[in-house]
Amino acid sequence: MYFSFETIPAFAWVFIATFVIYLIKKPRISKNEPPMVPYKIPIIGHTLDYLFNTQNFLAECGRQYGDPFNIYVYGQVNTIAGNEIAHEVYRTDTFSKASATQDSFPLHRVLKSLERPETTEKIIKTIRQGISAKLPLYTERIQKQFMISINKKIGDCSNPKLIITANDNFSNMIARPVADVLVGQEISKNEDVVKAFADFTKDFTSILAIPPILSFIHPKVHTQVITLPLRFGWNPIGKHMITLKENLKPVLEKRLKDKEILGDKYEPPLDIIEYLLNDPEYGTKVITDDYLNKICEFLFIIVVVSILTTSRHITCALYDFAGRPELWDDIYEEQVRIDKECNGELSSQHINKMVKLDSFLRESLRTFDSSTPIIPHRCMESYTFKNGMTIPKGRIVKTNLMDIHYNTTAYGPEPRSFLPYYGLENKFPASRTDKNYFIFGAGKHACPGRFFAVNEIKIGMHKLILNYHIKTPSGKIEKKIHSGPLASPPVAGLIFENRKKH
Ligand code: HEM
Repeated sequence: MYFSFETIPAFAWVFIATFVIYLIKKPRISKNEPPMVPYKIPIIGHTLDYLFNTQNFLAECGRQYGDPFNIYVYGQVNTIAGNEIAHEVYRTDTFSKASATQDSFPLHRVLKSLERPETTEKIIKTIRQGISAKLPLYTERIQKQFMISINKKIGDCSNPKLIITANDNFSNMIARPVADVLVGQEISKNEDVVKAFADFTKDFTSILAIPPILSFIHPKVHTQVITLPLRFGWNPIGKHMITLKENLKPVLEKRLKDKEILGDKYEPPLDIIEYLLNDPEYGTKVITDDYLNKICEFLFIIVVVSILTTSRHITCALYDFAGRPELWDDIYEEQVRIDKECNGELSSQHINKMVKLDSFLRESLRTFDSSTPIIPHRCMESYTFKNGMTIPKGRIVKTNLMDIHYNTTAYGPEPRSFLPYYGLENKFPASRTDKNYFIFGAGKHACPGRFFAVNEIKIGMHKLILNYHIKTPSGKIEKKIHSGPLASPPVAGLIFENRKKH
Protein backbone atom coordinates (compact mmCIF):
# COMPACT_ATOMS: atom_id res chain seq x y z
CA MET A 1 0.00 0.00 0.00
CA TYR A 2 1.30 3.49 -0.88
CA PHE A 3 0.91 6.48 1.45
CA SER A 4 1.72 9.91 0.07
CA PHE A 5 3.52 12.50 2.15
CA GLU A 6 0.29 14.61 2.16
CA THR A 7 -1.66 11.91 4.03
CA ILE A 8 0.57 12.18 7.11
CA PRO A 9 -1.20 15.29 8.54
CA ALA A 10 -4.55 13.52 8.12
CA PHE A 11 -3.26 10.53 10.11
CA ALA A 12 -1.90 12.90 12.72
CA TRP A 13 -5.28 14.60 13.08
CA VAL A 14 -7.10 11.25 13.38
CA PHE A 15 -4.57 10.21 16.02
CA ILE A 16 -4.94 13.46 17.96
CA ALA A 17 -8.77 13.35 17.75
CA THR A 18 -8.80 9.73 18.96
CA PHE A 19 -6.45 10.58 21.79
CA VAL A 20 -8.61 13.56 22.85
CA ILE A 21 -11.77 11.40 22.75
CA TYR A 22 -9.89 8.78 24.76
CA LEU A 23 -8.93 11.35 27.42
CA ILE A 24 -12.42 12.88 27.59
CA LYS A 25 -14.22 9.55 27.62
CA LYS A 26 -11.85 7.70 29.94
CA PRO A 27 -14.24 6.42 32.60
CA ARG A 28 -13.69 7.95 36.00
CA ILE A 29 -14.99 5.61 38.64
CA SER A 30 -15.15 6.87 42.21
CA LYS A 31 -14.08 4.83 45.20
CA ASN A 32 -17.37 3.43 46.39
CA GLU A 33 -18.78 2.50 43.00
CA PRO A 34 -19.72 -0.99 41.76
CA PRO A 35 -16.61 -2.71 40.32
CA MET A 36 -15.65 -1.76 36.78
CA VAL A 37 -15.13 -4.85 34.60
CA PRO A 38 -11.63 -4.48 33.08
CA TYR A 39 -11.41 -4.04 29.30
CA LYS A 40 -8.61 -4.08 26.77
CA ILE A 41 -9.51 -1.65 23.95
CA PRO A 42 -9.72 2.04 24.96
CA ILE A 43 -12.88 3.92 23.84
CA ILE A 44 -14.49 0.70 22.51
CA GLY A 45 -14.46 -0.81 26.01
CA HIS A 46 -16.97 -3.67 26.31
CA THR A 47 -19.09 -2.58 23.33
CA LEU A 48 -18.25 -5.61 21.18
CA ASP A 49 -18.81 -8.18 23.94
CA TYR A 50 -22.06 -6.45 24.86
CA LEU A 51 -23.26 -6.49 21.24
CA PHE A 52 -22.13 -9.89 20.04
CA ASN A 53 -21.97 -12.08 23.14
CA THR A 54 -24.36 -10.36 25.53
CA GLN A 55 -25.71 -13.28 27.54
CA ASN A 56 -22.41 -15.04 28.20
CA PHE A 57 -20.58 -11.76 28.74
CA LEU A 58 -23.03 -10.45 31.38
CA ALA A 59 -23.30 -13.85 33.07
CA GLU A 60 -19.50 -14.11 33.30
CA CYS A 61 -19.21 -10.52 34.64
CA GLY A 62 -21.86 -11.33 37.25
CA ARG A 63 -19.96 -14.46 38.33
CA GLN A 64 -16.67 -12.57 38.66
CA TYR A 65 -17.74 -9.16 39.93
CA GLY A 66 -21.05 -9.76 41.72
CA ASP A 67 -24.15 -7.57 41.54
CA PRO A 68 -24.08 -4.75 40.47
CA PHE A 69 -21.06 -4.13 38.21
CA ASN A 70 -20.07 -1.43 35.72
CA ILE A 71 -19.31 -1.90 32.05
CA TYR A 72 -18.14 0.58 29.42
CA VAL A 73 -20.36 0.53 26.31
CA TYR A 74 -20.62 3.07 23.46
CA GLY A 75 -18.39 5.46 25.38
CA GLN A 76 -20.60 5.40 28.50
CA VAL A 77 -20.31 3.67 31.83
CA ASN A 78 -23.46 1.62 32.47
CA THR A 79 -24.27 -0.05 35.75
CA ILE A 80 -25.74 -3.53 35.30
CA ALA A 81 -28.20 -4.52 38.01
CA GLY A 82 -29.00 -8.21 38.47
CA ASN A 83 -31.22 -10.26 40.71
CA GLU A 84 -30.06 -8.64 43.97
CA ILE A 85 -30.09 -4.99 42.96
CA ALA A 86 -32.68 -4.47 40.19
CA HIS A 87 -35.61 -4.47 42.64
CA GLU A 88 -34.14 -1.47 44.39
CA VAL A 89 -33.84 0.43 41.10
CA TYR A 90 -37.50 -0.18 40.15
CA ARG A 91 -38.78 0.76 43.59
CA THR A 92 -36.78 3.94 44.22
CA ASP A 93 -37.88 7.34 42.92
CA THR A 94 -34.25 8.42 42.34
CA PHE A 95 -34.29 6.33 39.15
CA SER A 96 -36.17 7.64 36.13
CA LYS A 97 -37.24 5.40 33.31
CA ALA A 98 -38.74 8.32 31.37
CA SER A 99 -35.48 10.28 31.29
CA ALA A 100 -33.42 7.28 30.15
CA THR A 101 -35.94 6.14 27.56
CA GLN A 102 -36.03 9.50 25.78
CA ASP A 103 -32.41 8.97 24.64
CA SER A 104 -32.93 5.46 23.31
CA PHE A 105 -36.52 5.81 22.04
CA PRO A 106 -37.13 9.46 21.04
CA LEU A 107 -40.85 9.11 20.40
CA HIS A 108 -41.39 12.54 22.01
CA ARG A 109 -39.84 14.03 18.85
CA VAL A 110 -42.85 13.01 16.76
CA LEU A 111 -45.54 12.84 19.46
CA LYS A 112 -44.76 16.15 21.14
CA SER A 113 -47.31 15.77 23.94
CA LEU A 114 -45.01 13.09 25.40
CA GLU A 115 -42.64 15.88 26.41
CA ARG A 116 -45.10 16.70 29.20
CA PRO A 117 -44.94 14.19 32.08
CA GLU A 118 -48.68 14.74 32.67
CA THR A 119 -49.41 12.97 29.35
CA THR A 120 -47.78 9.75 30.56
CA GLU A 121 -49.65 9.99 33.86
CA LYS A 122 -52.93 10.45 31.99
CA ILE A 123 -52.18 7.49 29.73
CA ILE A 124 -51.48 5.23 32.69
CA LYS A 125 -54.72 6.35 34.38
CA THR A 126 -56.67 5.80 31.16
CA ILE A 127 -55.28 2.27 30.74
CA ARG A 128 -56.06 1.41 34.36
CA GLN A 129 -59.58 2.86 34.45
CA GLY A 130 -60.63 2.58 30.83
CA ILE A 131 -59.12 -0.80 29.89
CA SER A 132 -57.92 -2.95 32.83
CA ALA A 133 -60.94 -2.23 35.05
CA LYS A 134 -63.33 -2.95 32.19
CA LEU A 135 -61.66 -6.02 30.70
CA PRO A 136 -64.64 -8.36 31.32
CA LEU A 137 -66.84 -6.03 29.24
CA TYR A 138 -64.40 -6.14 26.33
CA THR A 139 -63.88 -9.93 26.24
CA GLU A 140 -66.60 -10.74 23.71
CA ARG A 141 -65.42 -7.99 21.35
CA ILE A 142 -61.77 -8.98 21.63
CA GLN A 143 -62.54 -12.57 20.65
CA LYS A 144 -64.67 -11.48 17.68
CA GLN A 145 -61.83 -9.29 16.46
CA PHE A 146 -59.38 -12.18 16.85
CA MET A 147 -61.60 -14.46 14.80
CA ILE A 148 -61.77 -11.85 12.02
CA SER A 149 -57.96 -11.64 11.98
CA ILE A 150 -57.50 -15.41 12.17
CA ASN A 151 -59.87 -15.94 9.25
CA LYS A 152 -58.19 -13.24 7.18
CA LYS A 153 -54.55 -13.99 8.00
CA ILE A 154 -54.57 -17.78 8.42
CA GLY A 155 -57.93 -18.94 7.10
CA ASP A 156 -58.65 -22.41 5.79
CA CYS A 157 -55.67 -24.74 6.22
CA SER A 158 -57.09 -28.03 4.90
CA ASN A 159 -53.58 -28.40 3.55
CA PRO A 160 -50.79 -27.35 5.93
CA LYS A 161 -49.96 -23.66 5.41
CA LEU A 162 -46.67 -21.98 6.27
CA ILE A 163 -47.20 -18.51 7.72
CA ILE A 164 -44.02 -16.44 7.79
CA THR A 165 -43.98 -14.29 10.89
CA ALA A 166 -40.77 -12.33 10.29
CA ASN A 167 -42.10 -8.96 9.18
CA ASP A 168 -45.07 -8.31 11.32
CA ASN A 169 -45.17 -10.90 14.11
CA PHE A 170 -48.96 -11.07 13.94
CA SER A 171 -49.14 -7.33 14.67
CA ASN A 172 -52.29 -7.12 12.57
CA MET A 173 -53.92 -9.79 14.75
CA ILE A 174 -53.23 -7.69 17.86
CA ALA A 175 -53.96 -4.33 16.19
CA ARG A 176 -57.59 -5.28 15.54
CA PRO A 177 -58.71 -5.84 19.18
CA VAL A 178 -56.59 -2.86 20.29
CA ALA A 179 -58.35 -0.68 17.70
CA ASP A 180 -61.72 -1.95 18.92
CA VAL A 181 -60.92 -0.98 22.52
CA LEU A 182 -59.35 2.38 21.66
CA VAL A 183 -61.53 3.78 18.89
CA GLY A 184 -64.62 1.61 19.10
CA GLN A 185 -66.42 -0.98 17.06
CA GLU A 186 -67.31 1.25 14.13
CA ILE A 187 -63.89 2.74 13.31
CA SER A 188 -62.07 -0.54 13.95
CA LYS A 189 -63.94 -2.10 11.01
CA ASN A 190 -61.86 0.12 8.75
CA GLU A 191 -58.87 -1.86 7.44
CA ASP A 192 -56.80 1.32 6.94
CA VAL A 193 -57.10 2.15 10.64
CA VAL A 194 -56.13 -1.39 11.65
CA LYS A 195 -53.13 -1.17 9.30
CA ALA A 196 -52.16 2.25 10.70
CA PHE A 197 -52.21 0.78 14.22
CA ALA A 198 -50.26 -2.32 13.15
CA ASP A 199 -47.57 -0.37 11.26
CA PHE A 200 -47.16 2.74 13.40
CA THR A 201 -44.46 1.47 15.76
CA LYS A 202 -42.59 -0.40 13.03
CA ASP A 203 -42.43 2.76 10.91
CA PHE A 204 -41.33 4.90 13.83
CA THR A 205 -38.63 2.44 14.88
CA SER A 206 -37.16 2.52 11.37
CA ILE A 207 -35.23 5.61 12.52
CA LEU A 208 -33.75 3.61 15.39
CA ALA A 209 -32.07 1.15 13.04
CA ILE A 210 -28.98 3.40 12.86
CA PRO A 211 -26.36 1.92 15.23
CA PRO A 212 -25.52 4.32 18.08
CA ILE A 213 -21.93 4.94 16.91
CA LEU A 214 -22.20 8.66 17.77
CA SER A 215 -22.99 7.76 21.36
CA PHE A 216 -19.22 7.25 21.66
CA ILE A 217 -19.11 11.06 21.68
CA HIS A 218 -22.31 11.51 23.70
CA PRO A 219 -25.72 9.74 23.64
CA LYS A 220 -27.42 13.10 22.95
CA VAL A 221 -25.34 13.49 19.73
CA HIS A 222 -26.73 10.16 18.51
CA THR A 223 -30.31 11.12 19.43
CA GLN A 224 -29.93 14.52 17.72
CA VAL A 225 -28.57 12.97 14.53
CA ILE A 226 -31.09 10.14 14.17
CA THR A 227 -33.96 12.52 14.72
CA LEU A 228 -32.62 15.11 12.21
CA PRO A 229 -34.94 13.92 9.41
CA LEU A 230 -37.90 14.23 11.78
CA ARG A 231 -37.02 17.81 12.63
CA PHE A 232 -36.62 18.67 8.94
CA GLY A 233 -40.10 17.51 8.10
CA TRP A 234 -39.72 13.79 7.31
CA ASN A 235 -42.31 12.09 9.40
CA PRO A 236 -42.55 8.31 8.96
CA ILE A 237 -45.82 8.19 10.82
CA GLY A 238 -47.61 11.24 9.38
CA LYS A 239 -49.72 9.08 7.05
CA HIS A 240 -51.03 7.02 9.97
CA MET A 241 -52.04 10.23 11.79
CA ILE A 242 -54.00 11.37 8.73
CA THR A 243 -55.81 8.02 8.44
CA LEU A 244 -56.84 8.07 12.08
CA LYS A 245 -57.89 11.71 12.05
CA GLU A 246 -60.07 11.23 8.94
CA ASN A 247 -61.84 8.28 10.51
CA LEU A 248 -62.20 9.76 13.99
CA LYS A 249 -63.68 13.10 12.96
CA PRO A 250 -67.15 12.00 11.75
CA VAL A 251 -67.56 9.51 14.60
CA LEU A 252 -66.66 12.04 17.29
CA GLU A 253 -68.92 14.66 15.71
CA LYS A 254 -71.82 12.23 15.61
CA ARG A 255 -71.29 11.28 19.25
CA LEU A 256 -71.33 14.93 20.36
CA LYS A 257 -74.50 15.54 18.34
CA ASP A 258 -76.24 12.40 19.70
CA LYS A 259 -75.34 13.43 23.23
CA GLU A 260 -76.86 16.84 22.70
CA ILE A 261 -80.06 15.47 21.16
CA LEU A 262 -80.56 12.45 23.41
CA GLY A 263 -79.40 13.95 26.71
CA ASP A 264 -79.79 11.35 29.48
CA LYS A 265 -81.01 8.77 26.96
CA TYR A 266 -77.59 8.78 25.24
CA GLU A 267 -76.00 5.33 25.58
CA PRO A 268 -72.25 5.88 25.74
CA PRO A 269 -70.27 3.34 23.70
CA LEU A 270 -67.56 1.50 25.60
CA ASP A 271 -64.18 2.58 24.25
CA ILE A 272 -61.33 4.95 25.01
CA ILE A 273 -62.47 7.76 22.74
CA GLU A 274 -65.71 7.93 24.73
CA TYR A 275 -63.69 7.83 27.97
CA LEU A 276 -61.67 10.80 26.70
CA LEU A 277 -64.74 12.75 25.54
CA ASN A 278 -66.01 12.56 29.12
CA ASP A 279 -62.72 13.56 30.66
CA PRO A 280 -62.50 17.13 32.04
CA GLU A 281 -59.11 17.68 30.36
CA TYR A 282 -59.65 15.74 27.11
CA GLY A 283 -63.38 16.43 26.58
CA THR A 284 -64.62 19.00 24.02
CA LYS A 285 -67.75 20.57 22.59
CA VAL A 286 -66.35 20.96 19.04
CA ILE A 287 -64.06 18.71 17.05
CA THR A 288 -61.32 21.04 15.83
CA ASP A 289 -58.12 20.03 14.03
CA ASP A 290 -56.13 20.77 17.21
CA TYR A 291 -58.44 18.54 19.19
CA LEU A 292 -58.05 15.71 16.68
CA ASN A 293 -54.26 16.05 16.81
CA LYS A 294 -54.30 15.88 20.59
CA ILE A 295 -56.52 12.78 20.69
CA CYS A 296 -54.62 11.02 17.88
CA GLU A 297 -51.28 11.58 19.63
CA PHE A 298 -52.75 10.19 22.84
CA LEU A 299 -54.11 7.10 21.09
CA PHE A 300 -50.90 6.46 19.14
CA ILE A 301 -48.85 6.56 22.34
CA ILE A 302 -51.02 3.71 23.63
CA VAL A 303 -50.60 1.96 20.28
CA VAL A 304 -46.79 2.16 20.58
CA VAL A 305 -46.68 0.66 24.07
CA SER A 306 -49.25 -2.03 23.37
CA ILE A 307 -49.12 -3.54 19.89
CA LEU A 308 -45.46 -4.32 19.21
CA THR A 309 -44.93 -5.78 22.69
CA THR A 310 -48.06 -7.93 22.67
CA SER A 311 -47.63 -9.15 19.10
CA ARG A 312 -43.99 -10.04 19.73
CA HIS A 313 -44.99 -12.14 22.75
CA ILE A 314 -47.98 -13.92 21.18
CA THR A 315 -45.67 -14.86 18.30
CA CYS A 316 -43.02 -16.17 20.67
CA ALA A 317 -45.60 -18.10 22.69
CA LEU A 318 -46.87 -19.74 19.48
CA TYR A 319 -43.33 -20.77 18.53
CA ASP A 320 -42.83 -22.11 22.07
CA PHE A 321 -46.01 -24.14 21.73
CA ALA A 322 -45.31 -25.31 18.17
CA GLY A 323 -41.86 -26.61 19.10
CA ARG A 324 -43.03 -28.69 22.09
CA PRO A 325 -45.29 -31.56 20.90
CA GLU A 326 -45.22 -33.08 24.40
CA LEU A 327 -47.47 -30.20 25.61
CA TRP A 328 -49.93 -30.12 22.71
CA ASP A 329 -52.58 -32.57 23.99
CA ASP A 330 -52.66 -31.26 27.53
CA ILE A 331 -53.10 -27.63 26.56
CA TYR A 332 -55.48 -28.46 23.71
CA GLU A 333 -57.71 -30.49 26.05
CA GLU A 334 -58.02 -27.54 28.41
CA GLN A 335 -59.11 -25.30 25.51
CA VAL A 336 -61.66 -27.86 24.25
CA ARG A 337 -63.16 -28.20 27.73
CA ILE A 338 -63.50 -24.45 28.14
CA ASP A 339 -64.83 -24.01 24.61
CA LYS A 340 -67.58 -26.57 25.30
CA GLU A 341 -68.39 -24.95 28.64
CA CYS A 342 -68.84 -21.48 27.10
CA ASN A 343 -70.25 -22.68 23.80
CA GLY A 344 -67.60 -20.74 21.90
CA GLU A 345 -68.39 -17.41 23.64
CA LEU A 346 -65.61 -16.72 26.14
CA SER A 347 -66.27 -14.59 29.22
CA SER A 348 -63.61 -13.39 31.64
CA GLN A 349 -64.45 -16.33 33.96
CA HIS A 350 -63.58 -18.71 31.14
CA ILE A 351 -60.32 -16.91 30.51
CA ASN A 352 -59.49 -17.30 34.22
CA LYS A 353 -60.05 -21.03 33.83
CA MET A 354 -57.29 -21.29 31.19
CA VAL A 355 -54.80 -22.04 33.94
CA LYS A 356 -52.51 -24.31 31.90
CA LEU A 357 -52.40 -21.86 29.01
CA ASP A 358 -51.71 -19.02 31.46
CA SER A 359 -48.87 -20.94 33.08
CA PHE A 360 -47.46 -21.84 29.66
CA LEU A 361 -47.59 -18.17 28.65
CA ARG A 362 -45.83 -17.07 31.85
CA GLU A 363 -43.04 -19.48 31.03
CA SER A 364 -42.83 -18.21 27.46
CA LEU A 365 -42.56 -14.64 28.80
CA ARG A 366 -39.98 -15.66 31.41
CA THR A 367 -37.75 -17.39 28.88
CA PHE A 368 -38.04 -14.63 26.30
CA ASP A 369 -34.26 -14.23 26.53
CA SER A 370 -33.72 -10.49 26.35
CA SER A 371 -30.62 -9.84 28.40
CA THR A 372 -31.55 -6.29 29.31
CA PRO A 373 -35.02 -4.92 28.82
CA ILE A 374 -35.32 -1.95 26.49
CA ILE A 375 -36.30 0.08 29.55
CA PRO A 376 -33.13 1.53 31.10
CA HIS A 377 -33.25 3.83 34.16
CA ARG A 378 -31.30 7.03 34.79
CA CYS A 379 -30.02 7.80 38.25
CA MET A 380 -31.28 11.35 38.87
CA GLU A 381 -29.13 12.02 41.96
CA SER A 382 -26.11 10.26 43.38
CA TYR A 383 -27.50 7.08 44.96
CA THR A 384 -26.15 4.63 47.51
CA PHE A 385 -27.53 1.11 47.21
CA LYS A 386 -28.45 -0.83 50.35
CA ASN A 387 -25.22 -2.81 49.88
CA GLY A 388 -23.25 0.45 50.35
CA MET A 389 -22.15 0.94 46.71
CA THR A 390 -22.74 4.42 45.25
CA ILE A 391 -23.42 5.50 41.68
CA PRO A 392 -23.26 9.10 40.44
CA LYS A 393 -26.05 11.32 39.11
CA GLY A 394 -26.74 10.70 35.42
CA ARG A 395 -25.59 7.03 35.38
CA ILE A 396 -27.70 4.68 33.24
CA VAL A 397 -28.65 1.48 35.04
CA LYS A 398 -29.69 -1.50 32.94
CA THR A 399 -31.42 -4.56 34.31
CA ASN A 400 -29.87 -7.93 33.63
CA LEU A 401 -33.18 -9.64 33.08
CA MET A 402 -31.57 -13.05 32.56
CA ASP A 403 -30.02 -12.91 36.01
CA ILE A 404 -33.53 -12.50 37.46
CA HIS A 405 -35.41 -14.86 35.15
CA TYR A 406 -32.79 -17.58 35.32
CA ASN A 407 -32.04 -17.51 39.04
CA THR A 408 -31.58 -20.97 40.50
CA THR A 409 -33.18 -20.11 43.86
CA ALA A 410 -36.59 -19.63 42.24
CA TYR A 411 -36.34 -21.83 39.16
CA GLY A 412 -34.18 -24.74 40.34
CA PRO A 413 -30.88 -26.16 39.10
CA GLU A 414 -31.87 -25.90 35.41
CA PRO A 415 -33.45 -22.44 35.30
CA ARG A 416 -33.07 -22.16 31.52
CA SER A 417 -35.22 -25.19 30.85
CA PHE A 418 -38.86 -24.54 29.90
CA LEU A 419 -41.05 -25.17 32.97
CA PRO A 420 -44.57 -24.95 31.48
CA TYR A 421 -46.46 -25.47 34.73
CA TYR A 422 -44.23 -23.51 37.10
CA GLY A 423 -46.82 -20.69 37.31
CA LEU A 424 -49.67 -23.14 37.89
CA GLU A 425 -47.84 -25.10 40.59
CA ASN A 426 -46.66 -21.95 42.38
CA LYS A 427 -49.83 -19.89 41.87
CA PHE A 428 -48.12 -17.18 39.84
CA PRO A 429 -50.39 -15.98 37.03
CA ALA A 430 -48.73 -14.59 33.90
CA SER A 431 -49.85 -11.01 34.61
CA ARG A 432 -48.55 -10.89 38.19
CA THR A 433 -45.21 -9.14 38.66
CA ASP A 434 -42.91 -10.82 41.11
CA LYS A 435 -39.32 -10.52 42.30
CA ASN A 436 -38.40 -13.47 40.07
CA TYR A 437 -40.42 -12.33 37.05
CA PHE A 438 -39.71 -8.91 35.59
CA ILE A 439 -41.14 -9.10 32.08
CA PHE A 440 -43.67 -6.37 33.00
CA GLY A 441 -41.23 -4.44 35.19
CA ALA A 442 -41.89 -3.92 38.89
CA GLY A 443 -42.98 -1.42 41.50
CA LYS A 444 -45.27 1.52 40.88
CA HIS A 445 -44.28 1.84 37.21
CA ALA A 446 -44.96 -1.82 36.40
CA CYS A 447 -46.76 -2.17 33.07
CA PRO A 448 -50.40 -1.06 33.53
CA GLY A 449 -51.39 -2.85 30.30
CA ARG A 450 -50.27 -6.31 31.41
CA PHE A 451 -53.77 -7.62 32.21
CA PHE A 452 -54.99 -6.55 28.78
CA ALA A 453 -51.90 -8.01 27.07
CA VAL A 454 -52.18 -11.37 28.84
CA ASN A 455 -55.92 -11.53 28.14
CA GLU A 456 -55.40 -10.81 24.46
CA ILE A 457 -52.65 -13.42 24.11
CA LYS A 458 -54.71 -16.06 25.93
CA ILE A 459 -57.81 -15.39 23.82
CA GLY A 460 -55.73 -15.45 20.61
CA MET A 461 -53.89 -18.64 21.52
CA HIS A 462 -57.08 -20.34 22.73
CA LYS A 463 -58.77 -19.75 19.37
CA LEU A 464 -55.70 -20.72 17.36
CA ILE A 465 -55.03 -23.92 19.33
CA LEU A 466 -58.71 -24.91 19.04
CA ASN A 467 -58.74 -24.46 15.30
CA TYR A 468 -55.31 -25.57 14.13
CA HIS A 469 -52.46 -27.98 14.66
CA ILE A 470 -49.48 -25.62 14.93
CA LYS A 471 -45.98 -26.85 14.12
CA THR A 472 -42.56 -25.46 13.35
CA PRO A 473 -41.12 -26.25 9.88
CA SER A 474 -38.21 -28.15 11.47
CA GLY A 475 -40.45 -29.97 13.95
CA LYS A 476 -38.13 -28.63 16.67
CA ILE A 477 -37.89 -25.57 18.89
CA GLU A 478 -36.92 -22.63 16.69
CA LYS A 479 -34.19 -20.25 17.84
CA LYS A 480 -35.03 -16.63 18.65
CA ILE A 481 -33.20 -13.85 16.83
CA HIS A 482 -30.74 -11.90 18.97
CA SER A 483 -29.53 -8.45 18.10
CA GLY A 484 -27.25 -7.28 20.86
CA PRO A 485 -29.04 -7.59 24.17
CA LEU A 486 -32.49 -7.75 22.56
CA ALA A 487 -34.36 -10.85 21.46
CA SER A 488 -37.12 -11.20 18.86
CA PRO A 489 -39.25 -14.15 17.83
CA PRO A 490 -37.87 -16.76 15.42
CA VAL A 491 -38.42 -16.14 11.72
CA ALA A 492 -38.75 -19.68 10.37
CA GLY A 493 -42.55 -19.40 10.15
CA LEU A 494 -45.29 -21.56 11.64
CA ILE A 495 -47.24 -24.32 9.93
CA PHE A 496 -50.99 -24.25 10.51
CA GLU A 497 -53.27 -27.16 9.65
CA ASN A 498 -57.02 -27.41 10.33
CA ARG A 499 -57.96 -29.61 13.26
CA LYS A 500 -60.86 -31.97 12.80
CA LYS A 501 -63.89 -30.38 14.45
CA HIS A 502 -64.14 -31.56 18.06
C1 HEM B 1 -46.70 -8.58 26.50
C2 HEM B 1 -46.87 -7.29 26.37
C3 HEM B 1 -46.19 -6.23 27.19
C4 HEM B 1 -44.98 -6.24 27.83
C5 HEM B 1 -43.95 -7.37 27.86
C6 HEM B 1 -44.83 -4.96 28.49
C7 HEM B 1 -43.72 -4.61 29.25
C8 HEM B 1 -43.58 -3.40 29.92
C9 HEM B 1 -42.46 -3.05 30.74
C10 HEM B 1 -41.24 -3.93 31.03
C11 HEM B 1 -42.68 -1.80 31.21
C12 HEM B 1 -41.76 -1.00 32.15
C13 HEM B 1 -42.20 -1.28 33.58
C14 HEM B 1 -41.33 -0.67 34.65
O1 HEM B 1 -40.62 0.29 34.39
O2 HEM B 1 -41.35 -1.18 35.78
C15 HEM B 1 -43.95 -1.35 30.65
C16 HEM B 1 -44.49 -0.11 30.89
C17 HEM B 1 -45.66 0.33 30.33
N1 HEM B 1 -46.55 -0.42 29.57
FE1 HEM B 1 -46.31 -2.32 29.00
N2 HEM B 1 -45.94 -4.20 28.24
C18 HEM B 1 -46.81 -4.93 27.46
C19 HEM B 1 -48.05 -4.54 27.01
C20 HEM B 1 -48.63 -3.32 27.26
C21 HEM B 1 -49.95 -2.93 26.83
C22 HEM B 1 -50.92 -3.83 26.06
C23 HEM B 1 -50.13 -1.63 27.24
C24 HEM B 1 -51.33 -0.73 27.05
C25 HEM B 1 -52.56 -1.11 26.88
C26 HEM B 1 -48.93 -1.21 27.95
C27 HEM B 1 -48.73 0.02 28.52
C28 HEM B 1 -47.62 0.39 29.24
C29 HEM B 1 -47.41 1.72 29.80
C30 HEM B 1 -48.34 2.92 29.67
C31 HEM B 1 -46.20 1.68 30.50
C32 HEM B 1 -45.52 2.83 31.28
C33 HEM B 1 -45.85 2.66 32.77
C34 HEM B 1 -45.20 3.71 33.65
O3 HEM B 1 -44.27 4.37 33.21
O4 HEM B 1 -45.61 3.86 34.82
N3 HEM B 1 -48.04 -2.27 27.93
N4 HEM B 1 -44.49 -2.35 29.89
